[in-house]
Amino acid sequence: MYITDSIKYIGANDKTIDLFEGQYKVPNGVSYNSYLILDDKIAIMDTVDTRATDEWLANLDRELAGKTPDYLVVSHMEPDHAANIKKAADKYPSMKIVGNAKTFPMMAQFFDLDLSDRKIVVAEGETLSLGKHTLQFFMAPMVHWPEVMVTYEQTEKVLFSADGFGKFGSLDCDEPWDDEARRYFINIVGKYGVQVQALLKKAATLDIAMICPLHGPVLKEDLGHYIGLYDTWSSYRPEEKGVLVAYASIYGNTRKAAELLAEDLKAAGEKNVCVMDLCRCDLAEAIASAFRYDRLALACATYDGGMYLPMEDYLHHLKAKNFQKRKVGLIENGSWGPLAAKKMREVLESMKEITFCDTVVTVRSAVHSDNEAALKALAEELAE
Ligand SMILES: Cc1cc2nc3c(=O)[nH]c(=O)nc-3n(C[C@H](O)[C@H](O)[C@H](O)COP(=O)(O)O)c2cc1C
Repeated sequence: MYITDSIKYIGANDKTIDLFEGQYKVPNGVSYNSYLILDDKIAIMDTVDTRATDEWLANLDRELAGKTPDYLVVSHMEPDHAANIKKAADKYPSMKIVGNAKTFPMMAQFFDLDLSDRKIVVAEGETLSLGKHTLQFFMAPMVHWPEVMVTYEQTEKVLFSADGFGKFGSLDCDEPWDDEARRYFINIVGKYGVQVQALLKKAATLDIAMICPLHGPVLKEDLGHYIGLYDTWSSYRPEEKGVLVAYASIYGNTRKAAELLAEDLKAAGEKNVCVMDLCRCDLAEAIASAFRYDRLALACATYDGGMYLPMEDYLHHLKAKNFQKRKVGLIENGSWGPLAAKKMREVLESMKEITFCDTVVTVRSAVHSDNEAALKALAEELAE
């Protein structure tokens, strides 16, 4: 992948990984990006996961063409990027390791590595000259690890954005950026909106021509689109008007109610209606979709005096990701003591700025005509 004449891509695609971070399905794999800046001094920008060590070392050798790197810049210590620090440090004993005050204590937890005379500890705004290129460092604590920093290269105006602006999917898969970047951001960084907002404020002071993230494609054009999405996601504003109808159903009756609501919403003029089965869909996708739209309808069977567990799990995840600022409609089902709406509401009320539709639909076992009328009323309340 060509980046610029002096910035080389030395990362790798991983198409055989089953779950990223041990939990996210990545049907099109993932890339571990790493870069090499060639100048009077040579800097490696992060390493890669152990799953890609051999390919990374081969790429590094090829681009170095016999030269020795002077610096390894560590954006953060997460193993999918930091796993090969020791290997690289051992291979190039003269190479200095660049991190911040929080990087090195964590590095010592991961590796037995004596860096006493090889550490360069950088702080907010400090620079490191490579020759024609100058690296400037900006701290991004808790986006999404405490020691995260991003690096701005002043001459070519390139932002090495760490995990920011990352996306699932290997680099050779042809898929739109927004969906898989949203699923990545909301699930992995979503909790840290305040910290991302702080980083965006710093980025706004820089003249950025290109963004080099640690996963997914290098962004060279239309940067306003990507930065705009990050601003939306990190401030918990909905990305678009629409209703996500998410249901958890044991035998299908709650599903029927959810599907009727979706039809009613469309009949009421709602153009953007997305229906998801929480027992079967990708949970990370369902979480990202709740953030995407401005309204959410939840339909759930009652189970052992509470919510059917896939819904409880879903709401637990939404809360963990700081879900907020949405309008919500509720449908419950139960055969002897329906309680799911009350339980869903209890969890949702612990989130910020959630408003509820007045209509709550209670199905008793199967959908009847009175439910149909209530579903229409709920659709009228939700539709815009
Ligand atoms: C293991 C189990 C536990 C249940 N617990 C309750 C309950 O506590 N209260 C209740 O009203 N219904 C309970 N139900 C009944 C279901 O909520 C009810 O049959 C509902 O209609 C199922 O909707 P579904 O067709 O969408 O799965 C339970 C069902 C199962 C299978």
